[in-house]
Amino acid sequence: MTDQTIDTAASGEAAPSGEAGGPAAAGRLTVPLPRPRDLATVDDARAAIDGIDAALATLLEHRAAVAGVVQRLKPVGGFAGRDPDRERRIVAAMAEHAPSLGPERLARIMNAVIEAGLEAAAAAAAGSDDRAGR
Ligand SMILES: C=C(O[C@@H]1C=C(C(=O)O)C=C[C@H]1O)C(=O)O
Repeated sequence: MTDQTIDTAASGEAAPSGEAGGPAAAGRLTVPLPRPRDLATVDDARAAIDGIDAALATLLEHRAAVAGVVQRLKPVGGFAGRDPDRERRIVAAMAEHAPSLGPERLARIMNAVIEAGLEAAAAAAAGSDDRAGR
């Protein structure tokens, strides 16, 4: 098993939720990355998935917060200021790290991620507590 440390401080702010300082604090996220071939049972594989999903949720929450900053800083934020070229570049860069998913599947995933972030930013701007279905 290897650990990968993601330095969230490098991108400005935020941290794993549940840690001191909350999601707005700077921090690092250390993610256990077991090799798939080392997982021999369903329970082991599901435990690995649960750990990955917890990290993924933390990253998604932090990504949404950072994307919300962009919405406030851009001349035209929100869905009206959507930037398809930027989104394509994001997917192309991510595809380098996800060869088995590839750009088409990643584009579908990132479209959902980006839209959820824009919805959350709009809800926050409206002072609403209704964050994407909660
Ligand atoms: C965050 C931005 O606004 C929108 C959201 C994006 C995202 O969540 O990554 C990317 C492009 C825009 O559609 C931006 O323009 O960078």
